[in-house]
Amino acid sequence: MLSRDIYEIFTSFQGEGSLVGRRQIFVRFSGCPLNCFYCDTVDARIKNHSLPDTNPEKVISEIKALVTPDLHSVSFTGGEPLVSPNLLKKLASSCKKLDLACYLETAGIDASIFTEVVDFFDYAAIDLKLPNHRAVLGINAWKKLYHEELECIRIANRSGLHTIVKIVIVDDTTHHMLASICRDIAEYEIDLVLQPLTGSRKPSIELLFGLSEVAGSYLGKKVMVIPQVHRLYRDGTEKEFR
Ligand SMILES: Nc1nc2[nH]cc(C(=O)O)c2c(=O)[nH]1
Ligand code: SF4
Ligand SMILES: [Mg+2]
Repeated sequence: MLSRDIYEIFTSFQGEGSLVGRRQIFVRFSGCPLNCFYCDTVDARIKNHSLPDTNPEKVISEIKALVTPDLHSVSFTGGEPLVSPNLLKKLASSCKKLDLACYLETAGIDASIFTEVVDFFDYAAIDLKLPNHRAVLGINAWKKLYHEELECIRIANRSGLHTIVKIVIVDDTTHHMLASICRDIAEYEIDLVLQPLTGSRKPSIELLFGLSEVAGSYLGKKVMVIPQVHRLYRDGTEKEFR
């Protein structure tokens, strides 16, 4: 079977969220239906840019070749892995058989697909998109996406996954918006990571203090503020293991 669902496979350290610094093998899927203005994987959003031949057996042998003694888990990332449910299931189940822990990085676009794959995973890092991310057009589309994301968080929790919820914080993120989301997720056992954007739309430290306190009033010590750190690992050099 010829599959064009994978953009790249490489080894690095987890660069986001509460498991930052853990050594991982990254399997980056291509394709994503969203359009966040800050997207840092624009090339992977387009299916045509995938690796030419990534049948599951070949992907698994590449994963095996990248296993190191410090390995924490295999991260299935994107793009959006949930747009390729069959390949995702096949790869994650093969990793489980090899005793490799599986970590899913997703925007939680589809809760029924998430349900199909959840049992193969140990960790789920679920992005909650805010209206100011412009992931989708219009408030109704955002509400629909938000509903799916919340369902994914609920299912991950119920299934016993270590669940990380990430929210990208921009310079115009409001206390009110964050509070209404934190109210909805307060009941779950999660790490809530507020991820400040870097660059021209970077939030001020004062805004971060305020937002962290708002989130803390619902989630207490589950709240952390961690920027993306994976850019710092490479110092501008290309990936060695494409
Ligand atoms: N979450 C996350 N962690 C990462 N660590 C290294 C990355 C990379 O693209 O090099 C990466 C990435 O793209 N995403
Ligand atoms: S969900 Fe991720 S891959 Fe998709 S547009 Fe947003 S940042 Fe980019
Ligand atoms: Mg990413």
